Amino acid sequence: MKTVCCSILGFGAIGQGVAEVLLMKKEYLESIGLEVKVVAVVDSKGATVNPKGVDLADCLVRKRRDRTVALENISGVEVIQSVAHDLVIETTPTNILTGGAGMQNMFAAFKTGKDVITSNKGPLTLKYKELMEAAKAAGSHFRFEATVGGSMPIINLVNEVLAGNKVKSIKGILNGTCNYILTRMLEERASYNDILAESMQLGIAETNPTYDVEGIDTACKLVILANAIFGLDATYNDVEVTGITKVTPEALEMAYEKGHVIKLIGEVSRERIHVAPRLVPINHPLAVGGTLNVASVETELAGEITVTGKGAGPIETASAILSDLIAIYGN
Ligand SMILES: NC(=O)C1=CN([C@@H]2O[C@H](COP(=O)(O)OP(=O)(O)OC[C@H]3O[C@@H](n4cnc5c(N)ncnc54)[C@H](O)[C@@H]3O)[C@@H](O)[C@H]2O)C=CC1
Ligand SMILES: N[C@@H](CC=O)C(=O)O
Ligand code: NA
Repeated sequence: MKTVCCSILGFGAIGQGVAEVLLMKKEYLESIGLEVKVVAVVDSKGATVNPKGVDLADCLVRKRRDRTVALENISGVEVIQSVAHDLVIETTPTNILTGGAGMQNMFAAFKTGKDVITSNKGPLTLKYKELMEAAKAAGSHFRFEATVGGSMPIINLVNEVLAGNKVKSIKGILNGTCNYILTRMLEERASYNDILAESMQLGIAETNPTYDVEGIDTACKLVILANAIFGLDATYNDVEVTGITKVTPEALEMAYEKGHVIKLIGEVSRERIHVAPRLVPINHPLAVGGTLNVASVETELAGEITVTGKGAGPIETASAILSDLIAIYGN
């Protein structure tokens, strides 16, 4: 049995989803020869640390009851530097101005030779190249399937399953919250503000939900695809960004009467990276609803390949993190 010691940095919707999935998948992981031992769980107020393994079920109970897991006043970087472990699971909030705690955590992890799996888009949007170089110099694994499309496979799908294909463009819906809002505004005439509040409760919206509705989150995901799949050196400033805040119920209804839905569509190619609300025919493969994401990948050898799946949500996103973990340590 191989033991993988890891920390979970950020214990909100996704960090808790990871804890739940590790508990749910304990026996399965053992059946493939992996014991995953979480030695630290960190949130904004501090951490629970135990080199012998923290009690994840207890962390979940305390987080929900006390709103924190903090038993000691120690930060993510301090945990990385002082607690022996192999893997950092980084799920702190996305911040596209500074990269936030995630930026420091990831560089500190590579500096100490640890592997990183993350759902955090900020650092990858701002310093993709530097992070890759730091991971390479440290000989560390760095995987981030959860950053784009949540559970929907896209980065690993293209780079691993479709290896050898040249990708011409990727186009689709990459934000579950906007898709949820647009779907429910049309189907139930629910109010924009109510659905946004519900999205926050469901754990699908960003910590700062303006990132969702202003198109910023989609733009970050396009930058990650541009870098990870197209090999560009793109940053946020390379994206033309329009969100959904000006889409009215009347516009949605008028479009529907003419056989269309309005969707927040992101598109990346070597020539252009952009996101904006667009009209999509009702029966088109990109016309998926609810929290679904969808991506049509135009490839050189295989033509168009379209994938869809839940783009947000704690357990769904943790599914992508689990697959990255197994990709690193399985076999
Ligand atoms: N919610 C979703 O469906 C998805 C979220 N993501 C990304 O995953 C990350 C986490 O998202 P959520 O869990 O939804 O956010 P959240 O707001 O629910 O949780 C963030 C957590 O990070 C903690 N935190 C804040 N500052 C910290 C610091 N300096 N050190 C340690 N912990 C700190 C908070 O206490 C909280 O526990 C974000 O980067 C987000 O963009 C990616 C895919 C899907
Ligand atoms: N807030 C994001 C979460 C996943 O990245 C979304 O709604 O898609
Ligand atoms: Na994904």
